Amino acid sequence: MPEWARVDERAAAAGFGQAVRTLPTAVAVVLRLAWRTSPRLTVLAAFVHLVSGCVTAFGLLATANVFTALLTHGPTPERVLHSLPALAVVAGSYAARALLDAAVAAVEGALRPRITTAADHAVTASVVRVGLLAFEDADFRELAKQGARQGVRSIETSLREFADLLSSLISLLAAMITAALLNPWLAPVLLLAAAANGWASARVAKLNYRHFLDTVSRHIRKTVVEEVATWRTMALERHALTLQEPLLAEYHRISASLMREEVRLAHRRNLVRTTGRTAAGVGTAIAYLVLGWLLYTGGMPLALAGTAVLAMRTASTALSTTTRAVNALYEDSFYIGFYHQLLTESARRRPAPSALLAPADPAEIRLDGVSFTYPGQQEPALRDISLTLRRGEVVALVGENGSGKTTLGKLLTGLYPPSAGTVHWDDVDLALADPASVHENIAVIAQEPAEWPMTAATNVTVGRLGRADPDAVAWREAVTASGADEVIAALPLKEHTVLSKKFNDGQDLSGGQWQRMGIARGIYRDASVLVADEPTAALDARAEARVFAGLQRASASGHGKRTTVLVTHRLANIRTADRILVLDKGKLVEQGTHHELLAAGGLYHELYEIQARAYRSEAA
Ligand SMILES: Nc1ncnc2c1ncn2[C@@H]1O[C@H](COP(=O)(O)OP(=O)(O)OP(=O)(O)O)[C@@H](O)[C@H]1O
Repeated sequence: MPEWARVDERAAAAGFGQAVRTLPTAVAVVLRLAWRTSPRLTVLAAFVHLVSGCVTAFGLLATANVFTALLTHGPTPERVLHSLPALAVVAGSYAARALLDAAVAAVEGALRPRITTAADHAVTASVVRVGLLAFEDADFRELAKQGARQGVRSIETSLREFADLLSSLISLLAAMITAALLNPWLAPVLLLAAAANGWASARVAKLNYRHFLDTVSRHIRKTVVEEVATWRTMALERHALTLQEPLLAEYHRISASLMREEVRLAHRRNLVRTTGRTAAGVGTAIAYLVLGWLLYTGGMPLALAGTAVLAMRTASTALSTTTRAVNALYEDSFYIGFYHQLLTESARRRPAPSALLAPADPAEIRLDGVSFTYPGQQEPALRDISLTLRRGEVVALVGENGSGKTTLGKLLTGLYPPSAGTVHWDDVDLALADPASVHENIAVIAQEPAEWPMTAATNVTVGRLGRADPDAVAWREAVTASGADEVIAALPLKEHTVLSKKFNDGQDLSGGQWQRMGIARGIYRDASVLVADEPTAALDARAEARVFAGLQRASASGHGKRTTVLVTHRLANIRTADRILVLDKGKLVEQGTHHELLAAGGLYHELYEIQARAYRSEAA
């Protein structure tokens, strides 16, 4: 069960008492965030809320004077005239309350966006800065999703809920004080009448959680079906497999079942509210009975009855807002907990900066007894690898699917830290070096390169932003060696074409064309260590030959310094590599030149023969 579902399970199971008990923690979190963002606005918000509550209490008490004036003996016009000063005070207090409400809205309007922006920024910055390995951990990815999206949203809603809670508590207090001043018996009676409404809102909140839990998996399924039924990426297979109608039928089926649940929920909510209202009616009747008894026995003058009724109504509204806010804050507190957990976890996973810098162009990359296991996996992806790569060498990594080639590429470039063993660039252990100093000097060409939604030109130059290239010599070299020049030449606005369908006049590329852009980016980066991971898998034969020649040439020139690692399954391309490393189930099982490995008659020989035989039989 995902973490968010566990939250709602807990929220649905918890009682109101539990929600009240966790309230101080939830409130403390909101206050701390507000205080850290702007102490001045926080104090101001609290002050305006307090004053507004006092004005409410004052207004309620002032109505007593109006009723007293109206209900004294004498002719009616005289009584009305007599009540005018008190009426003016009541009107004044209402006006003041309206102004204070506007002030509350203004202060909160200034504070809330500041807090949510600060929270959003903190969480985004924390996730952006974690090490690459964190993204391989499913738990962290889930936490990042919940903590970032739901966490920040919950901070925003909890601010509203907290403000509502504060106002309703102050109103409730004002009503209680007013009632207690009128007659000490009246205060508990007031609570009794309001409690039923409070119960109903708490109960409706729980019904909503339960409904959400019961339908969440159907909602997810509905979204997934909607995506596969409408997404462009699925369009080809959708049409080719004639899946449109079956998908639509499934979509209707889920929608109909969700609609039935909605109707059932609406009935249940209605039932609870009606029960709440009935109970509130009984409570109110009791309150009126008590009021009548107080008037009858002379415990309270008739003139104060109107104020008592007003206080009762104020208390009832305030209590139901309080209950709803307490419940909402309780649920929010879980997500805000994720938010904090995400900040802590991201900080833990952030590579520590170090004063030790890696050499910019290492003469030697050395792995000693390196093993690596992915987070959450039992089996290591690499086992006890020891090898040395030298500057200027072109080294090929070969092996069957899942043998560990990509993983090895990430370890020798310092993108992943080894689980055991060490990776040295010259005499610097990468585990102790400043990560930025290592990454500054690597270029990685991925098999499925990122499709940057930018212009074609930027898709190349983003490889090394700010690189000085006065006569575009580096640019030309990169696009020519990769074959990206042909892709760009065919674009409507050439290198100025935006490569994303999300923009007007944007253009998408084919898999092979994107791959050429990725290679150009890698070459343009001009780093001293280049890892190309199956860079030509989607390229046509002519482009592939050109790229491999280009990469090897760039390495040899490589301004004399580059170490190039090529991962490939097409063994014909790497016959001229300086050295070939053969991996098998995470182990380095062979290494040597093409001719040495063929002569050795091991795994490389076997793999090469399988491919060569296919061509020979074609030729025959
Ligand atoms: N993100 C990941 N999480 C867990 N295990 C992974 C992850 N990536 C790779 N592995 C596992 O690690 C092992 C090595 O994978 P790797 O991608 O390095 O192999 P490869 O030789 O590059 O494979 P291919 O030729 O298919 O690209 C495999 O068993 C794979 O299942």
